[in-house]
Amino acid sequence: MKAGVIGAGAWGTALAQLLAADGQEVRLWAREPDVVDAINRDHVNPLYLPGVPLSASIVSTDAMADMADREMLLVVSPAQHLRSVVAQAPAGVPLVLCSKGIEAGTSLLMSEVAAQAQPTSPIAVLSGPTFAAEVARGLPTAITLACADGDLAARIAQRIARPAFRPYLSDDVIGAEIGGAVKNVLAIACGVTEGAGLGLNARAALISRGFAEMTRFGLARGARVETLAGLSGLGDLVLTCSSTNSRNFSLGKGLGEGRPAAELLANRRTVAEGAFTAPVLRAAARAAGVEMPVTEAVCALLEDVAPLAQVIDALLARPLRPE
Ligand SMILES: NC(=O)c1ccc[n+]([C@@H]2O[C@H](COP(=O)([O-])OP(=O)(O)OC[C@H]3O[C@@H](n4cnc5c(N)ncnc54)[C@H](O)[C@@H]3O)[C@@H](O)[C@H]2O)c1
Ligand SMILES: O=P(O)(O)OC[C@H](O)CO
Repeated sequence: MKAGVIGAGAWGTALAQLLAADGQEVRLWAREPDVVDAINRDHVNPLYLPGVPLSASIVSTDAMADMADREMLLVVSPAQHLRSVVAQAPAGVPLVLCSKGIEAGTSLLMSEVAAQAQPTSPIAVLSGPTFAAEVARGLPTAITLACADGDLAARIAQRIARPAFRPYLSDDVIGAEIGGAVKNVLAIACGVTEGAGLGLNARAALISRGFAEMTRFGLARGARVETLAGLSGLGDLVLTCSSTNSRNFSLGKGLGEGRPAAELLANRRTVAEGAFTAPVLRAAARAAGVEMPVTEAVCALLEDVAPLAQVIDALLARPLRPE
């Protein structure tokens, strides 16, 4: 399948590098002319994936018309911009959605947004524990590829699989998306434990209780529990809650150190999706009658409505309950 990638941030660039590993041409759409020039001229993306020499088979463009002959398009924009970039994409081409989040204003998952923006395009979701820099370096990685159409999923899997990049197939698109969206919010919470020096017990508690939240919310939205317990859910939760290589964890660490959210979020070039997903997730959970206390706590810190100590105390003081 002739492949295109829409979005040349860290993850889009790493995925283009992966797809180009067998020498096939990969088109990479970037918003920034500087990024297009650097990729085509020097085979690097210093803005978003510095230090990684890129394949000469990657051809970058800022013209969406150049994607017209592609047989599959990986969409790798920030979640809040997915609707606008998908609307510009050629119609009818299979879309592999790689963004992790929930759309503000509509509470729609990315597959639901894409279906509205390009109603004739088949949709798959690619999501899992995948730091872009590690994938770009060829380090071993496994990921969930979810698609309702098993034949299309198999063709996409053949195109993206590499000796060190292993997709696992699923037909639970919603489940794969919910794991990727919710884990970003929980990673902020785990980063807080690091920044505030709360210890590793607290982090493990948040991963476990956060996973319970993810599962409750996912089941309410029709996800399957085995998807949530797989690579795109628990797998990505563990990765993103473990290291400052995660932008979401780093944001939480800053909050835990007592820095205001507004300062941490101002003038960011790279995206910490959890900051955008958290309020949408809270609203969707409340509307569905699903309790998500960790998500509520993250929102309180992002909105700066209560001091850190008070937010932590409130989480710990919740009524005792069965696990
Ligand atoms: N970086 C990773 O390791 C990784 C891994 C898996 C999934 N993801 C997901 O991929 C998505 C993209 O993240 P990233 O890390 O590649 O991005 P990034 O933070 O490296 O770069 C920001 C991206 O946002 C784009 N952008 C900024 N304003 C925009 C606008 N108005 N319209 C469209 N695009 C705009 C920029 O061009 C750039 O491509 C996110 O949803 C993220 O959660 C990232
Ligand atoms: O850096 P983060 O927190 O956006 O995480 C990147 C990926 O989603 C990890 O799978």
